[in-house]
Amino acid sequence: MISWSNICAPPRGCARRLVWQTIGYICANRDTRYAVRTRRQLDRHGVGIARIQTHLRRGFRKPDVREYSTINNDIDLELAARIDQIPISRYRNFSIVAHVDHGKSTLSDRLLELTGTIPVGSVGQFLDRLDVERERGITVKAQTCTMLYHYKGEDYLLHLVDTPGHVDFRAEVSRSYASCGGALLLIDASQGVQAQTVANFFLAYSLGLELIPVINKIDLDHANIPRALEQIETMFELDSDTAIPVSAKRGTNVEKILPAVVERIPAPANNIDKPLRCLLVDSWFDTYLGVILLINVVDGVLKRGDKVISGHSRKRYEVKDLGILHPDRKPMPHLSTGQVGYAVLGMKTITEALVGDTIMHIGNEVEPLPGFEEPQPMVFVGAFPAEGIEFQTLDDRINQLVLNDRSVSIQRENSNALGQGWRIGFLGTLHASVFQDRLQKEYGASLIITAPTVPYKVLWKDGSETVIRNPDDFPDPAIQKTKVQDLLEPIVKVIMSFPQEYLGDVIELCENNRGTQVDMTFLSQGNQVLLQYLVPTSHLVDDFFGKLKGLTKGYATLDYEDAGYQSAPLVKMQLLVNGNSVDALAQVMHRSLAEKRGREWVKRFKKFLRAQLFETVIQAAIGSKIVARETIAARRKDVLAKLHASDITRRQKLLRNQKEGKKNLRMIGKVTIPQEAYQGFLSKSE
Ligand SMILES: Nc1nc2c(ncn2[C@@H]2O[C@H](COP(=O)(O)OP(=O)(O)OP(=O)(O)O)[C@@H](O)[C@H]2O)c(=O)[nH]1
Repeated sequence: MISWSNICAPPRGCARRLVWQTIGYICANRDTRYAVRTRRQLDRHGVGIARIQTHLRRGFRKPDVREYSTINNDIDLELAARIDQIPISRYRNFSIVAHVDHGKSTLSDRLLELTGTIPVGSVGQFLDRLDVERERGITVKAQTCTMLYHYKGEDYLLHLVDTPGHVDFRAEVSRSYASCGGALLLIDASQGVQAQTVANFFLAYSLGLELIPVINKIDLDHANIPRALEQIETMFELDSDTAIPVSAKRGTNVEKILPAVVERIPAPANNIDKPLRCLLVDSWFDTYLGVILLINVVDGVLKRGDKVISGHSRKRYEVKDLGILHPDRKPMPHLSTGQVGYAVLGMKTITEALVGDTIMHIGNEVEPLPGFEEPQPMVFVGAFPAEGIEFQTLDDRINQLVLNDRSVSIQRENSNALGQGWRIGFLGTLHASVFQDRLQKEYGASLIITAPTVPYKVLWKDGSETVIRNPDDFPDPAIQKTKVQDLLEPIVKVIMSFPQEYLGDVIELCENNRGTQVDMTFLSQGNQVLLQYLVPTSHLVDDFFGKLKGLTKGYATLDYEDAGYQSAPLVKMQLLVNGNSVDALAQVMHRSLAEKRGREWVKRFKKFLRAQLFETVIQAAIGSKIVARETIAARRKDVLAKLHASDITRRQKLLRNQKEGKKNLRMIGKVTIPQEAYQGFLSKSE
């Protein structure tokens, strides 16, 4: 067998030897963390990464992708032949529609076990591959798995897509539904229908998916199966007789699901004889292979070595590797119509892989598929390295993480208070916190994260429009008077579901957050209410869900969808310390909130700022208008300590000198704001 170690090994003692070993390690471990560790070793030996790159450029042979896959991932010919025997009429692509935590991942594991795709009793939640996903028990990225299922004497090829349940990842959900013919509508028997069940149901329904109701967690004492069945009929107009009650955890009744999938979900209705069209559904980065694409072969057949073109960028590629996810990558000689699998086209960066793009054969190009809309970031935060951490080191790490999460947008930014940093855009607050967790977990980096802001819009008098992602770019009051036509803030439609007894409190919360009621529905039997409100996005990201959960003792569930922009009297509030603006803390807000927030800000900042040798004035200001002010008295040095006798004139002279000195200090003194002050001010807890 060929291995990396016997491909062109440079002699011992040669600088290339270390480089060769490094690449070998990286390949063998296929792990970026390993690469980072190795890089530190290299630094110790005085070999920079640039040197590795130079060596690579000068012909230091990088292992060829195909070579690698034949070494490590030989095609399972038996499996390939078995799949080839299955006609497209026996393919079923399906997904699981559910509210967060209703048991999608657990049920997926059971289905994988049932079909022999993973051994029984494997590590829990096979499809949740990211560490954060396993630890926090939530699915962030949609994962796909191909299963072979033997039913009534015939083989079926099933593609299961496990979708994220959390609202922030709605884009992932709709993308996964697009490659499916049907879905299991999973409802937790102890909780009944929740906000996201409703939102995800409508999304699946609008895409024409065939839905099979499944009631999960029937093993729980407080499971209420009749309620769930009734909700299925009344809310979704589905026949409750077709529902399958299961316990994904214990495996009860799970064997009834796949026959229903085969009988009720239609096979993909595509054509193998048409020219190739593959829909790019997802992509991720692998240190060794580069960008890996998840594709849905809509028409035609894609083979290894095929020359293909991207319908979007018109860039040309060669198919270096492809196969199915079973559940890990299993190379195959080809992927044909109706199959969902991975492909490696030798793309270097994730930005080349535009989700929704169509991959076609060169010379046989047809109309590209409609594709998807890329999700727009909804929350932006500024991030700055904490004291003692180098910008450059963190920059590499952050970019590495962004490589794997294309929904994160990143830009460099400069703050006079916190130095060089980044402005990072996320799909929602959970997305932001998951990313922060990942950063801290994988690299132990400490960051100062500023308060979340949402993208505001400025309509200029000349008819143009600017999206403001950073409060720093918000126009000053003087410019507003002369050049600005209107200021707009983003709005979301929030769908909440909770027990009726909390209705009054929840309405009050929404009204206090400048909400406008859209709809209120009482769900039968369960004493649940489904309430819909239009709420400014800035309020939603300000821990709205946390407050809602607090009010309803954790019973409320929430979902939201984009509802466009509306005109609003917006102002930028700044925090000034001795007249100097602390730019990283500035925020855009509704005028009606400014005074109250201003008073809170100055009080809060005072709490975290140490007394200086001179008087410190903390102000909250809108343009030149001061909204609130706090003063920290100067720290006083006891200049009389050494004076023994009580000579009154001497005492007065010393105190006079001190006063003079302070006056000078105030003029030249610069307030040192410790990092803890920022961290304390920005932290949520008091
Ligand atoms: N008692 C009981 N618990 C279950 C059952 N199915 C899942 N659970 C538990 O419910 C919790 C959530 O399950 P997951 O499978 O992670 O839920 P999910 O819907 O995939 O969650 P997201 O990935 O975040 O959308 C876990 O603690 C499971 O162990 C069941 O049938 N019975």
